[in-house]
Amino acid sequence: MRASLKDLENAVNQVKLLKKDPGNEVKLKLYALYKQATEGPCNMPKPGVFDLINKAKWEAWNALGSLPEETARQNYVDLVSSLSSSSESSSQVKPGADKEHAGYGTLVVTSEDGITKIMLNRPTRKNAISTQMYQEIILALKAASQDDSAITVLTGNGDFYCSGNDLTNVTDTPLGGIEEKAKNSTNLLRDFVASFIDFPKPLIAVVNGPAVGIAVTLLGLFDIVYASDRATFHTPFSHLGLSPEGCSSYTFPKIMGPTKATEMLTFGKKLTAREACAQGLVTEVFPDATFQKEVWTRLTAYAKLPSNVLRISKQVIRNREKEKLHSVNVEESSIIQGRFLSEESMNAVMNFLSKRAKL
Ligand SMILES: CCCCC/C=C/C(=O)SCCNC(=O)CCNC(=O)[C@H](O)C(C)(C)COP(=O)(O)OP(=O)(O)OC[C@H]1O[C@@H](n2cnc3c(N)ncnc32)[C@H](O)[C@@H]1OP(=O)(O)O
Repeated sequence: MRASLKDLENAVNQVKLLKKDPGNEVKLKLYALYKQATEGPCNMPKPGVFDLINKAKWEAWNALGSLPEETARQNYVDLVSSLSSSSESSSQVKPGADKEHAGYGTLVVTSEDGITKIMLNRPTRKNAISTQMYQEIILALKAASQDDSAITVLTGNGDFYCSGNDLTNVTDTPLGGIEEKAKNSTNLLRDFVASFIDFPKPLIAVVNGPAVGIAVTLLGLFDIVYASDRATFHTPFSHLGLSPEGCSSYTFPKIMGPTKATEMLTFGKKLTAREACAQGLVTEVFPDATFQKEVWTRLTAYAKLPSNVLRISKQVIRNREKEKLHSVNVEESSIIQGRFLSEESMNAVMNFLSKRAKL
């Protein structure tokens, strides 16, 4: 039986519930099939050469030629059904599922033995931070700041700690256009970083693998950073036409001195875990084979210390910097808003999206 309009509508709703991001190529295919199924052959003028996202969409739709609407509808429904079954059968690790806090789509949040663990959980995207993940981390930190755990840990699921800002975040441009998108992203970035600045108890990064961009800059706001010897630390802002964020323009020069900070933040020098440790960004490096065991044994012992005094000590160490950090965050966010709109930045993102560039 051919797919009906109702089947198409159901499939569209199913896409929103996929547990796994299907990737840009599949998303383009879904877009093209949907347009073909609902509007017939491509009827839009070809977008200009710099309008890369709309051009990619136009090309995907146009490539379907005169494919009949019913066939496009059926292909869309079949594609969604294959995505749904592979997403359901995906067996990503969900440690501590029994102590898991419900309601997060991009994180696994657990509380056990005085530790709240926030685990970035988009391993197939190298834990890139999507808009949803930014929002969920803000919420998870807020909840952790009020729960009865002594310490809070941020870590990644899979082979990466985090590949930084999800570069596809730019693709869902609102009606107000790219300027509004830049403003929304900057506001989100500012609120996200503020939630780290204000976090009231010891915050520990368990860096299980490579870290990129904002996942690195934020480390200057953590109280302890433990890294596997497989981890690397890379802030390729200039390659992306972007400027430093996460308060790194202030914390990195303080931590490692201005010239080392410049090598990282301006010239994009990638550090090994041992180099990052030598420069003070990482507290201690562990062999990857024993990383999880050694780190969790140590953290479990730390979390047994009286929780009130842990909070107070953190605040004594950090509070006099808070006001400064907030003003740096506001300034960095305002500068990056302009960078988002620059041709340098747009080209870099488009090169990545069209698979021409990788770090
Ligand atoms: C709110 C605004 C904040 C703005 C400030 C910006 C802050 C930043 O964080 S800037 C840094 C942004 N990050 C990057 O530029 C990293 C881009 N990714 C890469 O260069 C590579 O993917 C890699 C080096 C991180 C990993 O390479 P590899 O081990 O070869 O793995 P794949 O490239 O095959 O990755 C698997 C899959 O995941 C997708 N992906 C990885 N990182 C990102 C990302 N940051 N954004 C979007 N998508 C990402 C990658 O495209 C692959 O997808 P498929 O090809 O569809 O499988």
